[in-house]
Amino acid sequence: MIKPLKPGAAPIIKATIPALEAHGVTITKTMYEKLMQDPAIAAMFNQTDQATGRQPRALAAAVLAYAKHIDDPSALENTLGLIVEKHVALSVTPEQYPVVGEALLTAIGTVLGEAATPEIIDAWAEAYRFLADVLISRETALTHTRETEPGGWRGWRSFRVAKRVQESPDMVSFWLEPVDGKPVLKHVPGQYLALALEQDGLNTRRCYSISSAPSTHAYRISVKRDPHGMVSSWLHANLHENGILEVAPPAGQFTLEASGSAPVLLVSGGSGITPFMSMLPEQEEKNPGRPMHLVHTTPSLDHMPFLAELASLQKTEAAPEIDLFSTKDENAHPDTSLRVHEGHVSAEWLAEQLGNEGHLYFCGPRGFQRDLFSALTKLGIPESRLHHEFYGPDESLLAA
Ligand SMILES: NC(=O)C1=CN([C@@H]2O[C@H](COP(=O)(O)OP(=O)(O)OC[C@H]3O[C@@H](n4cnc5c(N)ncnc54)[C@H](OP(=O)(O)O)[C@@H]3O)[C@@H](O)[C@H]2O)C=CC1
Repeated sequence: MIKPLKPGAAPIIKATIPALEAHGVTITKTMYEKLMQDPAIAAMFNQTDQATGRQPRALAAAVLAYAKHIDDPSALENTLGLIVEKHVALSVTPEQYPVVGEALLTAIGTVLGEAATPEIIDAWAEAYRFLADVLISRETALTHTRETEPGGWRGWRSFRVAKRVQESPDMVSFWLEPVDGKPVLKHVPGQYLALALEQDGLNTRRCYSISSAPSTHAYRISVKRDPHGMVSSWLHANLHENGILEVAPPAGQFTLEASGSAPVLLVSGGSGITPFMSMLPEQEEKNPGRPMHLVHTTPSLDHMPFLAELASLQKTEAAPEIDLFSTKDENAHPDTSLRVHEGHVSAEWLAEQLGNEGHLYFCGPRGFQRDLFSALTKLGIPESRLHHEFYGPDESLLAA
């Protein structure tokens, strides 16, 4: 049973909102600087997100949102769900919470100086204690569920690369099968896998969307090489067939309602197509009556993965509609039966495809999602019909 927040803490927390608005990012940056000294905690984070400030900005926005909703944190349900999923995937432990809490309180004290009175520090200690209790309880329950479901497990399990496929000049797929030869947990399309990489000087964890249809024996992840990305470059250069990886059970809540009937528009940019490569075959098989439409934007069709796979999906009876937008290679004439447009997709065109009841799912570069989301809401599409997935820290589309 979680002890409720002590009476008296909430008004003090709310009084700190202006200070958080002014200094939130400095506080979270200071906090992370202290935390990153612990290698076990540093391994949980993408250091590029630290360097670009994306992680501290996302946490500052989350702390501010918590302060604003301290009387009724249930308004933050969606964000809490994302955090719980990510923490379970990355094997965050209850013991790590006090370490983070202490770093946060120290950072508040350091940044706010004398303005951080003992009452303020006590109130934030209490608010953190309450949030940590909620998260630990949910994460413990979810870890247990993932472990006890058929094919499930807890923490890290060794997988072998059964097959490596070059999908495009810069994307490679890895088909992963468990070394123990036992079944695996069937993922829900749209979920991701966390990998623990501790070799060749790497000590880090990364999440990749599963790009295959649900199965009890294997998962496919498809990794685009980012020339500046330490992990994607390492995977491309060093992970070959029969290579071994430590993998956590599938996680994430960027999923379609399995039996829903409202039309679905999947809108991806670049490697953001990966979760949709899992959703499309599953819906075709399990829910063939539901209208599905993939709209994918790629710089160049020559560099686009999965062209043949999409073309074969179109040959089935419950085929999805597919539109490709090619933004850079006007002169390319790829050998595909798929419908191809030149240039960028517009929000007006998407709104037309969406109709009055459709739900739109985005996955792709942040600017792509943010710009289309903002244009679609301006056209009157309610946010409740717009769903998005981000890799890494989730800076709100509205706030970004
Ligand atoms: N589960 C997840 O959350 C996943 C997320 N991703 C994310 O998806 C992103 C994909 O990047 P990458 O593969 O390099 O993409 P690419 O650069 O290969 O392709 C992106 C396409 O989207 C277009 N685009 C970019 N910004 C905008 C914009 N603001 N408005 C309209 N069109 C735009 C680009 O057009 P132009 O040619 O004009 O640049 C380009 O055609 C990454 O950030 C990755 O982290 C990827 C996989 C899974």
